[in-house]
Amino acid sequence: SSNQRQLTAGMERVRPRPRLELAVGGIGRPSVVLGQHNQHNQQQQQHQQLMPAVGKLLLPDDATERQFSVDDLEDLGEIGRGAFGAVNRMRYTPTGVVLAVKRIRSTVDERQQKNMLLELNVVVNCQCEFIARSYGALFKEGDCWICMELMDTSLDKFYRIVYHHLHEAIPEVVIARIALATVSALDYLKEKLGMMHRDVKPSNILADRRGRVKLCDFGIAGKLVDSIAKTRDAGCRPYMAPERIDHQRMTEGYDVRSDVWSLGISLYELCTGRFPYRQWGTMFEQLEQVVKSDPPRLTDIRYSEEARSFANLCLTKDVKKRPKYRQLLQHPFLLESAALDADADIAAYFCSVLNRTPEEAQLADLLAAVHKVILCLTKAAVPSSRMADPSGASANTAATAGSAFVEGIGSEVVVCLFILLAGLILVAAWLSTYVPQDMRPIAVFVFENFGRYRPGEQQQQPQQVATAPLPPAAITGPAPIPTAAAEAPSASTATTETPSSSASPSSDTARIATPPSDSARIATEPATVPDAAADAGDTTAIDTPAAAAAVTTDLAAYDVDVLESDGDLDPEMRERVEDVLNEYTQVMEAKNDSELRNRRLKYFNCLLTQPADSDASASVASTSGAGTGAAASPVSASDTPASAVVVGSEAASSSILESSSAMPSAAPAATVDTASAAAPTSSATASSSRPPGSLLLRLKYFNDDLRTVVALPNESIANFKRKHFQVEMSRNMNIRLIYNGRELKEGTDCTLASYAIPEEATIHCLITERNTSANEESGAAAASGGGGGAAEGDGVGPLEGQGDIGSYMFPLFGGILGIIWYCRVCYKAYFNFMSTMALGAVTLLFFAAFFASWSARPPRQTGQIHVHRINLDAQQQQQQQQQDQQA
Ligand SMILES: Nc1ncnc2c1ncn2[C@@H]1O[C@H](COP(=O)(O)OP(=O)(O)OP(=O)(O)O)[C@@H](O)[C@H]1O
Repeated sequence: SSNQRQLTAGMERVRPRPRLELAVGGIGRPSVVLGQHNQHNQQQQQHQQLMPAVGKLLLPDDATERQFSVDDLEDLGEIGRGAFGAVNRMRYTPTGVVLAVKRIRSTVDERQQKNMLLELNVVVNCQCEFIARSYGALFKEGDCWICMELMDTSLDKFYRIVYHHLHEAIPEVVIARIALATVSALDYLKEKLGMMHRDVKPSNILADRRGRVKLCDFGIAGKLVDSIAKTRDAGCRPYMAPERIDHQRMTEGYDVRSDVWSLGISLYELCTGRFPYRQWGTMFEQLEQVVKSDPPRLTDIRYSEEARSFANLCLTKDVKKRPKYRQLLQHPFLLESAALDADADIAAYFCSVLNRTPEEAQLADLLAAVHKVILCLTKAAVPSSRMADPSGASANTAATAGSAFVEGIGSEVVVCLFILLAGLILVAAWLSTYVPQDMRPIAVFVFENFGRYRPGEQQQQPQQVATAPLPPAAITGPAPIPTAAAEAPSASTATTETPSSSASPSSDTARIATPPSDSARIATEPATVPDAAADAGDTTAIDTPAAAAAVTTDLAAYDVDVLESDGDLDPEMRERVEDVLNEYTQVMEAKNDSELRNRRLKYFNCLLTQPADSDASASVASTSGAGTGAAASPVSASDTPASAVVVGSEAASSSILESSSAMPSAAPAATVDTASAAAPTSSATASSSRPPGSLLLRLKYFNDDLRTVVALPNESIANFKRKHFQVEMSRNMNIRLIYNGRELKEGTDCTLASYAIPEEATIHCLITERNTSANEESGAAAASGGGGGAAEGDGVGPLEGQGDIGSYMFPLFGGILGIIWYCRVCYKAYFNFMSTMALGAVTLLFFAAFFASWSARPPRQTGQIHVHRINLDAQQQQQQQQQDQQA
């Protein structure tokens, strides 16, 4: 702060204030103004005498000097700021040449100004390829403006990009080039101009994209540094040699070898990316470090022995033993560099670093921030005894070597931390599959996206369900559309009895009643085919013409529509859903097509019973006011549907045929709810007991020859509205029914019930690919084994099962690779070429495997199948017309 005061005082002393300049015209205090003005003019004259080059500009392409003033310079913005002023990019407007203009505040006394200008006068004319050219200088309001050759960057900025943003190290060949250029420039200064620099540091070494490295700021700043060496701000780094700081040594004086020390410090910084001394404490304490502690030692194994010995030679504390420039120029490190024709390489390297896009820089900054946090953690994790303090009293070779070691340890700690974190995330994700449904989305996201789903679904319990295969006989001819359904006064019977010609009580239908397999097919429909059901012995009894008629009738009564759900359902999926529905129709129409029948059609079907109607409880008969009543009336346990609409596969037909009369008492209670059990044998009674508007939603599915009915617990309409059913189909089209946060399993905790639902019902379902051959196998295994473990890919439903370790592999390997790459970026030096290539190859393999598996993964999408009723009035009218015509 005292320095700042000093600087400010100096500026005020020299600079005329604008207010005072105005006073020349008679305003203000003339005496003061004139006094200051005179003083300024005097200084200008002095400058002109001391430095003939002032006000003249000698540009590289010009043969003669030009007179120039501040008006000829157009400011293009600040490049940087130093202790004594700012450096701006400026265009010399007459020629358009862009220059770097260093504006040194006139804060020094007369004597120092004299020295500065004299030296500037000398260096303006110096010709050395390693010294940034000065083209001329001028004074403005006491400030000295020095026009210099514009370079692309200074090495302080450069090494920060390399180490702190890119997390790389400057290659040795570049370090050698920098050392060579700096020593050559210093040597030139001394030999040709009889000067020393006095302020060698990375910010005074400039570089450009052409690979040129140049020293700047010589002579001028050097004088200033001398004068305020002991009063500099604590933030400034002490590049000064010990003999310049230590009074006792100062008595012996110092020479160019002080600049050699500064060069050593600069090289250390460029090789390690950090200043060798501690940066905290007062300036005095920092300087004390330099004087009292052992000199820093470059031990970084990234650099060759020559490089290290060169830097360490420059950092010889005893000035007498420290080499001079000539000696340094003979050092193998510089000799090798001089012999190398690596200009192109160096230019390319500077370009590669300086041409990073802003996005890359931003990303690099982000990484740097993360890196910093991790390093802090690392430092906290590593015992302090192991942390080297290269700048402290104990700073010696071993300690500095320890520093590199600690960085290595750091990387290990980082790896451990990351692995721990990755493990925790995995465990959390795994555990989250057991948390309530509401909290599962995260787990779903994680596992769905990493292919956790496997072929095979929740196993059915063979002992709980019928496993009779579908005999070919079960599928009969196409079901005629019943027209009598609407006419039937007793709706429930009318629906199924309509095509009386085909309603023969076949053996198929007789099988319905056969317990226990049929028990799974819980009878819910009111007396649709009671006769058939009575002697049904096989589940395939569903395919009686009567049943088919009922189904088709019901289908005809409803319009099945597939809607997009929040944009989820893409056209492809939509098509697939439509396929399912079409296929259903096909099944209905081609009952005798054994090929079709043998296909494992496993879609869900839902039965939406129509509201009971006083006139007609048959499916198509009851139409008006259906939904409204339903919405208002909770369903009692005795509710049974009046009729049904089936959307889905052939399974639907069975459900239609499962009449309440066929609902045997032998049916296991587990699979039959109270409603069903209590359902009256008379369909008429059943339908009438059902509140108007109530609908039955029943889901059932086939698993090969395994037939199961999944039904829903009884709930009120309010609950139904609130909680959606979620139907999921896996790859092999098995269905999982999620309701109220848990999976419903047939025959266990599910009971059959009817629901009072509104006219329209939306079933959220997830439809996956049809059977693949693999799925067929797994499905078969599931059917036969009844339990198939997770390892076989069976029996594991989505979000369930603990096996399937393969699912974790992607995130696990991905995480580990990420960690390794991170470490590779942070600690590049520890990875040699081969390990980098190996890592790259493994990464590529990983990604290839990942994408292969990803692309092979069956599409899974959620969508909605929206089932809603069509205008039954219109249909009734149509039927009426038909009847009229017939009549
Ligand atoms: N000729 C130049 N071309 C391009 N950039 C330059 C040039 N000269 C200086 N700079 C930039 O301007 C910044 C400020 O330079 P300046 O010499 O004023 O301060 P410094 O060297 O950083 O510190 P100090 O004032 O202590 O010497 C430098 O860090 C450098 O990045």
